[in-house]
Parts: sequence; structure tokens; C-alpha cells
Amino acid sequence: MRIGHGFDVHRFGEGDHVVLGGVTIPHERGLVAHSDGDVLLHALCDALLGAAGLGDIGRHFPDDDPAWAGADSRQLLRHCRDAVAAAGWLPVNVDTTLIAQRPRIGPHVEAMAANIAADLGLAAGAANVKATTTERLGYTGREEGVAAHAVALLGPA
Ligand SMILES: Nc1ccn([C@@H]2O[C@H](COP(=O)(O)O)[C@@H](O)[C@H]2O)c(=O)n1
Ligand SMILES: C[C@@]1(CO)OP(=O)(O)OP(=O)(O)OC[C@H]1O
Repeated sequence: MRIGHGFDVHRFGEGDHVVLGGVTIPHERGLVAHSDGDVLLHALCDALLGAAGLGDIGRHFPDDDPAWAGADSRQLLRHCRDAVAAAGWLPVNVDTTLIAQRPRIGPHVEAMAANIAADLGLAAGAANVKATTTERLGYTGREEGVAAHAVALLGPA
């Protein structure tokens, strides 16, 4: 078995929605990124790549490569799944935490988990999404951005 951890942050900028866990949530600002800014899936990509000893998301998808401009991060996640499988590993379960004062995530966690389970070939219940505020403390509490943590457990393919 192998375990990996991922962490990512994106700051708020102009926009009218955020994409988190592959779910589009209307919001008065968007997340600034080269891709769609899906901080949750970026953390999860890093957890998967880390568990397999395959580096990190920036190595696989350079942020100066036009190929990833505006990319759907679910596409990046599936690429990571394939890279991990080519290295001989399959996800067993993943767990993730979004850190955001706003928007409210609770109404969307099941759809996010379902997207992740579908992309990683996991049973429902083996992909989990949680959310927390930071009680208005720090950069997430000031609503300057959104952060995410993820852990992934891999087993032999
Ligand atoms: N952006 C968020 C943050 C939190 N939640 C949900 O609220 C619960 C309580 O959050 P605390 O920060 O006060 O612990 C948390 O467990 C989440 O279920 C949310 O939906 N969206
Ligand atoms: C995903 C990539 C590539 O589009 O860019 P961003 O969307 O800016 O996201 P980030 O989490 O900074 O890192 C990895 C990048 O290479």
C-alpha cells in the first residue's frame, strides 16, 4: 500500500462562479488559475502522484503550457489516475477537505464525491469530500482564496 498527501490554494479574482470537485458553483468571484482553478482536484492529483512517487501536478501539467489553459481539472485527475495505474497502482480510497469561508460547500459534497469516484473508478463511499471554514481566521477566513487538502491510499493494480 502507498499513501500520498496533496495541498493546494487558489486566490479569488474576477468571475461569477467557482469549480470545485468538478461542480460549478455560482459565486460573486472566481478562482484565479491557468486551468479551471479546481483547487480540490489539484490537491487530489498531488495526493495520487505523491503516493505513486510521480512528483507533482506542476511536473505533469506545466502552468505555462497552453494545452492546460482553462483545462477541466477532471481531465487532469483522469490523467493522474492513468499515470498512477501505469506505475502499478490503483486508488483504494481518497479523502479531501476544502477550506473555504464561502461559498457553502455542504450542498455540493455528494456531487463532488460522485465525480471523483467516477473518475478514479472507486465505489461510492471510497471518495469523500468535506469542508470547513477557518472561523474567519487567515486568508481563507478573509475570503482571499480557497485551500484544499487531500490524501490518497493506493494498492497494487
Ligand atoms: N465553505 C464551507 C465550510 C463549511 N461547511 C460546512 O459547515 C460545517 C461547519 O464548518 P466549521 O468551519 O464551522 O467547522 C462543516 O463541517 C461543513 O459541513 C460548508 O458547507 N461550506
Ligand atoms: C493545473 C495547472 C496547469 O493548468 O495550473 P493551475 O490551474 O494554475 O493550478 P496550480 O494548482 O497552480 O498548479 C498546477 C498547474 O500546473
